[in-house]
Amino acid sequence: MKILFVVNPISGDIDKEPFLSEAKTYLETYGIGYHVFYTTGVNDLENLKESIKQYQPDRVASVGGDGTTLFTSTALMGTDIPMGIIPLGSANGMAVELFVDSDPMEALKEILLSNITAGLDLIQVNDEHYCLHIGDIGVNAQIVKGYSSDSKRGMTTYIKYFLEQLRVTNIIDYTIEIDGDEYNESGIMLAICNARKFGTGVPLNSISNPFDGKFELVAIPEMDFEDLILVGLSKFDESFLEEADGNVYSTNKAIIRFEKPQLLQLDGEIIGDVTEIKVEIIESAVRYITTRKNTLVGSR
Ligand SMILES: Nc1ncnc2c1ncn2[C@@H]1O[C@H](COP(=O)(O)OP(=O)(O)OP(=O)(O)O)[C@@H](O)[C@H]1O
Repeated sequence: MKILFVVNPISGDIDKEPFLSEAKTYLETYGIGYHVFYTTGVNDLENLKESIKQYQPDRVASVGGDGTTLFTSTALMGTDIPMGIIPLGSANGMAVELFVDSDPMEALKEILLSNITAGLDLIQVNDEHYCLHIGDIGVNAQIVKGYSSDSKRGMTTYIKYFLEQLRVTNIIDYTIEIDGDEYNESGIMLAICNARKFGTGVPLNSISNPFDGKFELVAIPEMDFEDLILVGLSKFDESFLEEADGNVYSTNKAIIRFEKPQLLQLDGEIIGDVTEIKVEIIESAVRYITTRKNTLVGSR
């Protein structure tokens, strides 16, 4: 067996070397081959595809957060090589959704031991962008934009941009086209979900499943100041959005048209302003290594 680690050295501001050192000792004990690919931020996709071709791993471990998992997934699309996640990012939203062990060495053991794989869906936007976990338009995308352009990290910086948004909250008007039917929506945010919760634990809906060949559009209506404080500070439970009374659309393809250009973010990456987006699911885009602990698999 040969395993390829795809390591993002900057994700989560976490030093990956202690984990990699322990992992190497472990793999050597069992005579398992390994190779480490480090992302640099430049030409990573091309270089990783080449490494995969050269090294021909039996399994791939994505070491980082959601951004790293999405990156590894796009490099593996079109191959049959299974991938698992070692959660070493800041919030690890997708790993939490997929019941990955939070201890990196335990997560590695699961990747090595498990014989269970499932087809993980990816969301494709406008034929060129990918999203594994959650994307959105509106208030959260604006917060992500402010936060990611600031040199400072952490909750204080997040709150700064959150409070800024409270003052300027815009109402977005848009239509959603699904199977030729059009739905008019208006609100503070539209979320595109392959999973139920943001990495912070904030739930957006209760039905998204990244193994079901569908995605959900969650139209978040206008909320009052108190609701927004709760949303921003992630301090509410699953019942909150049901009370907020937003519409949830489940589909494999949709076109969304906005009255005015709106900022789009996908898995924490700012894509830019859009007036129309085509959203499609790529069913079973990646072969994902999982365990029986993952109740999302086999539940459809
Ligand atoms: N070594 C590096 N130096 C600088 N930028 C990098 C490096 N490796 C990857 N990147 C860039 O980092 C981004 C991915 O980081 P991102 O924050 O999305 O990762 P993540 O795994 O989700 O971590 P986090 O949980 O901290 O957000 C990509 O834009 C990528 O090009």
